[in-house]
Amino acid sequence: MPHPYVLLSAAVSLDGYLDDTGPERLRLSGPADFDRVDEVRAQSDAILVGAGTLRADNPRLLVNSAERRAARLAEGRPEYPLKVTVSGGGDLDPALNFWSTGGEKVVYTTDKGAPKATAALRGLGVDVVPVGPELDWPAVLEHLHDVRGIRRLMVEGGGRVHTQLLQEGLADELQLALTPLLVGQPDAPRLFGPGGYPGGVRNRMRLVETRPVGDVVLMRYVPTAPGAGGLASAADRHWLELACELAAQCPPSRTAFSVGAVVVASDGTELARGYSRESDPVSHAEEAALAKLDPADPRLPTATVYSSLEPCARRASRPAPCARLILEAGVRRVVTAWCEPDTFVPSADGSGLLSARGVDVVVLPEYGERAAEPNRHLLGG
Ligand SMILES: NC(=O)C1=CN([C@@H]2O[C@H](COP(=O)(O)OP(=O)(O)OC[C@H]3O[C@@H](n4cnc5c(N)ncnc54)[C@H](OP(=O)(O)O)[C@@H]3O)[C@@H](O)[C@H]2O)C=CC1
Ligand SMILES: Nc1c(N[C@@H]2O[C@H](COP(=O)(O)O)[C@@H](O)[C@H]2O)[nH]c(=O)[nH]c1=O
Repeated sequence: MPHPYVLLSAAVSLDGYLDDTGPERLRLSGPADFDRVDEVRAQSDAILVGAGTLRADNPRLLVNSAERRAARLAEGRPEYPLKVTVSGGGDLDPALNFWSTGGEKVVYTTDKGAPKATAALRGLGVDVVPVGPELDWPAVLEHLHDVRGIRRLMVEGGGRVHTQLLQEGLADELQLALTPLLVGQPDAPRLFGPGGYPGGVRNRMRLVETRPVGDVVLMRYVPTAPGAGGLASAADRHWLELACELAAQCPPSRTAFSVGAVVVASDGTELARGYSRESDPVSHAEEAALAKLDPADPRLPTATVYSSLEPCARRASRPAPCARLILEAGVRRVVTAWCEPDTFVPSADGSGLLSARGVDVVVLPEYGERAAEPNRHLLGG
């Protein structure tokens, strides 16, 4: 199911803390960085914080700049982003600033927390949404996307919320403001807590920007570790997007599809990429990518192949279709955007062929349009 784009935002001390142990909220960002955060809020459809942050900071979470609010209104958007919080227990203080400022608010909670939250917030116009016996993050994101129409979600903490979204592979981007101070208190809240993170300790995220903002450094990272099994992660979407970009770069053809493919190790390392007709006039994207790898590469059995079009099941121009090449390479996971239309091969079903041999095939239909785009001339009507 489609999710909003999830951006985790935090200011962090040089020793990895979000706050100190004192009663007042620690302002790590300087004025220039708070203004940058205001800009990111203004670009977002919704802002989410955990109930722990509501209790600790009593935040308003507004777009503070009148110009930015006016620009939102001029674009036909609400003046303020939707404010969202999550609470397991539903124990929420109705006197907090969060409820009395800004625009619409929603609380995601558990079945058990819902009656408590509803009673506490009665008359405040807050939508209380139970998502099951536990706080199920994919259900929260699906509800925000499908019911609230949220496409861009800014998450402003705290540490527990950031940790879970990253560990569950649901964060599309991290925006960290590294601030030149040291907290030095072992009991202070940390940015990311212990536990397993996608791709393990060898996973390196991709740095997409660094920028000085006053005396802090903004670092923007995107996750790279593929999801596991049949579940899609945010990084899966990024890699599939790259496959779609490669498809758009193929030499044009009237007799074959334009497809892009990327092979990615479980720790998020890109192993190879390819595109249709890259090496010769009939080569396929997955074939071109896999040909760049040593068949004995020990990373292949835990790798994921991203292909804008599902791997082919039959072909006339080569003895082995791409689905077979993938099986022979030992790859056990494929992520694709678009199922092969009947243009050249009726009922191809490369995904079915792979699934029947135990490969996890994840289809992300929200990228289908992009994958089909360079092939419009082949699709008729
Ligand atoms: N420097 C910065 O940029 C920022 C700093 N902070 C700091 O972070 C600290 C707060 O962080 P933290 O204490 O981790 O709190 P969080 O804001 O992450 O909220 C945690 C709360 O959210 C609810 N929750 C989250 N996940 C689940 C789940 N899976 N199941 C059930 N409930 C869940 C629970 O609410 P409930 O208890 O109601 O059940 C839980 O107590 C503060 O000190 C704050 O100042 C916060 C944001 C940004
Ligand atoms: N302390 C801290 C942040 N804290 C975040 O800002 C929220 C408060 O925003 P507001 O209601 O506008 O005052 C707070 O709840 C938390 O999510 N953010 C940052 O960029 N830098 C910082 O140093």
